[in-house]
Amino acid sequence: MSLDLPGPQAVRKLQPGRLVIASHNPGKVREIRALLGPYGVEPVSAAELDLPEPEETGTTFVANAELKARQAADLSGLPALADDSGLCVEALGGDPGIFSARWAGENKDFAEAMRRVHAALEAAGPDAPRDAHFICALALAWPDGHVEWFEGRVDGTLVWPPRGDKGFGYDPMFQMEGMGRTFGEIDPDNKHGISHRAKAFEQLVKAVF
Ligand SMILES: O=P(O)(O)OP(=O)(O)OP(=O)(O)OC[C@H]1O[C@@H](n2cnc3c(O)ncnc32)[C@H](O)[C@@H]1O
Ligand SMILES: [Mg+2]
Repeated sequence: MSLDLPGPQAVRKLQPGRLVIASHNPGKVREIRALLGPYGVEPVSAAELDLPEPEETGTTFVANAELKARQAADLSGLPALADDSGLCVEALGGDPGIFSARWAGENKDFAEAMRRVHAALEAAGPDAPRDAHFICALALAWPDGHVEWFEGRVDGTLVWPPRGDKGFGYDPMFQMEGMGRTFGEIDPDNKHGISHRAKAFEQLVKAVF
């Protein structure tokens, strides 16, 4: 799948200081804090600032990341970093994709979301390939309206039943290419070196620090 970045970027440097992590997902916030650890920013999450969770009306990962970052920057007056990510299953035409969080329902029940993915794959037939990838789109928005985008992807296969209780979301059913363990079974430090989020952060870090 081609990356859906909106175009060339005019990049500026992020100064040490405060940065809003525009996410209400504690698993994601934990990973983003770890990835930003070495760079002297003082991240505060949207939940800590009591910012509302915007409706994700975009049709791409990048559009949704931008919408979340923009809202947090506007409301806080600080630079804001948002992450829109998801699991794309090839045999399901890319689903759940940008609807990955919504497949877990109002209760954010990812055991249920993983069952739904598995059931959809079963319905696609016994020979349906188990190939899938994770996408992570990052948007960094400044209070003055300027926005930058970065994206990362990791390819793998889906396993059933899910394995491991590390990570979050769909991690227990995703096994990265060339690995014998799921993202639910590997240590967070290990995931931070190889994941879709790690790859998007590699781009961000190169550009803004
Ligand atoms: O929008 P925010 O507030 O950041 O939190 P969210 O959970 O709604 O996040 P998304 O809209 O980006 O939805 C993406 C979903 O895809 C799943 N996902 C994203 N990255 C993942 C990862 O590294 N491992 C497992 N699942 C992931 C996760 O369950 C998310 O809820
Ligand atoms: Mg969301």
